[in-house]
Amino acid sequence: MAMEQSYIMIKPDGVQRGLVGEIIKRFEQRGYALKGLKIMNVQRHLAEKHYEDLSSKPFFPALVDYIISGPVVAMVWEGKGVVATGRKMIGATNPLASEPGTIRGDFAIEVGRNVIHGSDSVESAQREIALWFPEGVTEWTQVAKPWIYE
Ligand SMILES: Nc1ncnc2c1ncn2[C@@H]1O[C@H](COP(=O)(O)OP(=O)(O)OP(=O)(O)O)[C@@H](O)[C@H]1O
Repeated sequence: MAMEQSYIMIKPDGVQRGLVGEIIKRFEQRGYALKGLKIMNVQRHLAEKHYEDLSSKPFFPALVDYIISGPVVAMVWEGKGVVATGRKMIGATNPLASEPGTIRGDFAIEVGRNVIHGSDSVESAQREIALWFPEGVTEWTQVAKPWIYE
Protein backbone atom coordinates (compact mmCIF):
# COMPACT_ATOMS: atom_id res chain seq x y z
CA MET A 1 0.00 0.00 0.00
CA ALA A 2 1.47 3.34 -1.07
CA MET A 3 1.52 5.77 1.83
CA GLU A 4 0.20 9.29 1.44
CA GLN A 5 2.72 12.06 0.84
CA SER A 6 2.55 15.84 1.29
CA TYR A 7 4.68 18.65 -0.06
CA ILE A 8 5.78 20.83 2.87
CA MET A 9 7.86 23.94 2.27
CA ILE A 10 9.53 26.21 4.81
CA LYS A 11 9.22 29.66 3.25
CA PRO A 12 12.09 32.21 3.21
CA ASP A 13 11.01 33.82 6.50
CA GLY A 14 11.06 30.42 8.24
CA VAL A 15 14.57 29.75 6.94
CA GLN A 16 15.88 33.20 7.86
CA ARG A 17 14.33 33.00 11.32
CA GLY A 18 16.04 29.71 12.09
CA LEU A 19 12.87 27.61 12.26
CA VAL A 20 14.03 24.77 9.98
CA GLY A 21 15.05 22.41 12.78
CA GLU A 22 11.94 23.14 14.85
CA ILE A 23 9.62 22.43 11.92
CA ILE A 24 11.39 19.24 10.85
CA LYS A 25 11.33 18.11 14.48
CA ARG A 26 7.55 18.42 14.69
CA PHE A 27 6.89 16.27 11.61
CA GLU A 28 9.58 13.75 12.55
CA GLN A 29 8.38 13.37 16.14
CA ARG A 30 4.77 12.97 15.01
CA GLY A 31 5.91 9.84 13.21
CA TYR A 32 6.04 11.01 9.60
CA ALA A 33 8.89 9.95 7.33
CA LEU A 34 11.06 12.45 5.47
CA LYS A 35 11.29 11.33 1.84
CA GLY A 36 12.60 14.49 0.17
CA LEU A 37 14.63 17.45 1.48
CA LYS A 38 16.54 20.30 -0.11
CA ILE A 39 17.28 23.97 0.41
CA MET A 40 17.00 26.02 -2.74
CA ASN A 41 16.59 29.47 -4.19
CA VAL A 42 13.39 29.54 -6.22
CA GLN A 43 13.13 30.70 -9.82
CA ARG A 44 10.25 33.10 -10.39
CA HIS A 45 8.58 30.77 -12.90
CA LEU A 46 8.56 27.92 -10.36
CA ALA A 47 6.94 30.11 -7.68
CA GLU A 48 4.36 31.29 -10.24
CA LYS A 49 3.62 27.71 -11.28
CA HIS A 50 3.30 26.53 -7.66
CA TYR A 51 0.77 29.27 -6.89
CA GLU A 52 -0.90 29.35 -10.34
CA ASP A 53 -4.38 28.89 -8.80
CA LEU A 54 -3.89 32.25 -7.04
CA SER A 55 -2.65 34.15 -10.13
CA SER A 56 -5.74 36.37 -10.29
CA LYS A 57 -5.49 37.44 -6.63
CA PRO A 58 -4.32 40.98 -5.86
CA PHE A 59 -1.61 39.63 -3.52
CA PHE A 60 -0.16 37.26 -6.15
CA PRO A 61 2.82 39.47 -7.20
CA ALA A 62 3.78 40.07 -3.54
CA LEU A 63 3.38 36.35 -2.82
CA VAL A 64 5.74 35.39 -5.65
CA ASP A 65 8.27 38.07 -4.57
CA TYR A 66 8.11 36.68 -1.02
CA ILE A 67 8.73 33.08 -2.10
CA ILE A 68 11.74 34.06 -4.24
CA SER A 69 13.18 36.47 -1.63
CA GLY A 70 15.49 33.85 -0.09
CA PRO A 71 15.98 30.11 0.06
CA VAL A 72 13.14 27.77 0.90
CA VAL A 73 13.37 24.27 2.36
CA ALA A 74 11.41 21.89 0.13
CA MET A 75 10.29 18.63 1.74
CA VAL A 76 8.22 15.55 1.10
CA TRP A 77 6.74 13.95 4.22
CA GLU A 78 5.02 10.58 4.13
CA GLY A 79 2.57 8.80 6.39
CA LYS A 80 -1.07 8.10 7.15
CA GLY A 81 -3.20 11.22 6.69
CA VAL A 82 -0.15 13.45 6.31
CA VAL A 83 -1.90 15.96 4.02
CA ALA A 84 -4.76 16.81 6.40
CA THR A 85 -2.73 16.35 9.57
CA GLY A 86 0.09 18.43 8.12
CA ARG A 87 -2.38 21.26 7.48
CA LYS A 88 -3.59 20.99 11.09
CA MET A 89 -0.02 21.08 12.38
CA ILE A 90 0.62 24.16 10.21
CA GLY A 91 -2.52 26.06 11.28
CA ALA A 92 -4.84 28.54 9.58
CA THR A 93 -3.56 30.54 6.58
CA ASN A 94 -3.81 33.79 8.55
CA PRO A 95 -1.53 33.32 11.58
CA LEU A 96 -3.70 35.60 13.73
CA ALA A 97 -6.37 32.91 13.36
CA SER A 98 -3.97 29.98 13.86
CA GLU A 99 -4.33 28.11 17.14
CA PRO A 100 -1.39 28.18 19.55
CA GLY A 101 0.41 24.87 19.23
CA THR A 102 0.32 25.04 15.44
CA ILE A 103 3.41 26.15 13.55
CA ARG A 104 1.87 29.43 12.38
CA GLY A 105 0.12 29.88 15.75
CA ASP A 106 3.47 29.62 17.51
CA PHE A 107 5.75 31.44 15.07
CA ALA A 108 3.87 33.90 12.85
CA ILE A 109 1.67 36.99 12.86
CA GLU A 110 1.04 38.02 9.24
CA VAL A 111 -0.46 36.12 6.30
CA GLY A 112 2.28 37.40 4.01
CA ARG A 113 4.94 35.97 6.38
CA ASN A 114 3.32 32.71 7.42
CA VAL A 115 6.51 30.60 7.51
CA ILE A 116 5.36 27.39 5.86
CA HIS A 117 3.33 25.80 3.08
CA GLY A 118 1.54 22.47 3.12
CA SER A 119 -0.41 20.78 0.32
CA ASP A 120 -4.18 21.19 0.69
CA SER A 121 -5.22 17.85 -0.89
CA VAL A 122 -3.70 14.57 -1.99
CA GLU A 123 -4.06 15.69 -5.63
CA SER A 124 -2.27 19.02 -4.97
CA ALA A 125 0.43 17.11 -3.11
CA GLN A 126 1.05 14.91 -6.15
CA ARG A 127 1.21 17.94 -8.44
CA GLU A 128 3.50 19.86 -6.07
CA ILE A 129 5.86 16.94 -5.43
CA ALA A 130 6.27 16.45 -9.20
CA LEU A 131 6.90 20.20 -9.58
CA TRP A 132 9.46 20.58 -6.76
CA PHE A 133 11.11 17.14 -6.95
CA PRO A 134 11.31 16.33 -10.68
CA GLU A 135 14.35 14.18 -9.80
CA GLY A 136 12.13 12.03 -7.54
CA VAL A 137 12.27 11.44 -3.81
CA THR A 138 14.29 9.04 -1.68
CA GLU A 139 12.89 5.54 -1.12
CA TRP A 140 13.59 4.13 2.32
CA THR A 141 11.78 1.98 4.85
CA GLN A 142 10.97 3.52 8.19
CA VAL A 143 11.83 0.65 10.55
CA ALA A 144 9.90 2.32 13.40
CA LYS A 145 6.65 1.79 11.46
CA PRO A 146 5.31 -1.05 13.68
CA TRP A 147 5.77 1.30 16.66
CA ILE A 148 3.84 4.10 14.95
CA TYR A 149 1.08 2.14 13.17
CA GLU A 150 -0.88 -0.82 14.53
N1 LIG B 1 -4.94 37.91 1.76
C1 LIG B 1 -3.66 37.57 1.58
N2 LIG B 1 -2.68 38.50 1.59
C2 LIG B 1 -1.39 38.17 1.41
N3 LIG B 1 -0.96 36.91 1.20
C3 LIG B 1 -1.89 35.95 1.19
C4 LIG B 1 -3.28 36.21 1.37
N4 LIG B 1 -3.96 35.05 1.31
C5 LIG B 1 -3.02 34.11 1.09
N5 LIG B 1 -1.78 34.65 1.02
C6 LIG B 1 -0.52 33.96 0.80
O1 LIG B 1 -0.72 32.98 -0.20
C7 LIG B 1 -0.44 31.70 0.33
C8 LIG B 1 -1.35 30.70 -0.31
O2 LIG B 1 -2.68 30.99 0.01
P1 LIG B 1 -3.71 29.82 0.26
O3 LIG B 1 -5.05 30.42 0.25
O4 LIG B 1 -3.40 28.70 -0.69
O5 LIG B 1 -3.35 29.44 1.77
P2 LIG B 1 -2.67 28.16 2.39
O6 LIG B 1 -3.05 26.98 1.60
O7 LIG B 1 -2.91 28.15 3.87
O8 LIG B 1 -1.15 28.50 2.23
P3 LIG B 1 -0.05 27.64 1.52
O9 LIG B 1 -0.58 27.30 0.14
O10 LIG B 1 1.15 28.54 1.49
O11 LIG B 1 0.11 26.45 2.40
C9 LIG B 1 -0.61 31.85 1.84
O12 LIG B 1 0.10 30.90 2.58
C10 LIG B 1 -0.07 33.24 2.05
O13 LIG B 1 1.38 33.20 2.08
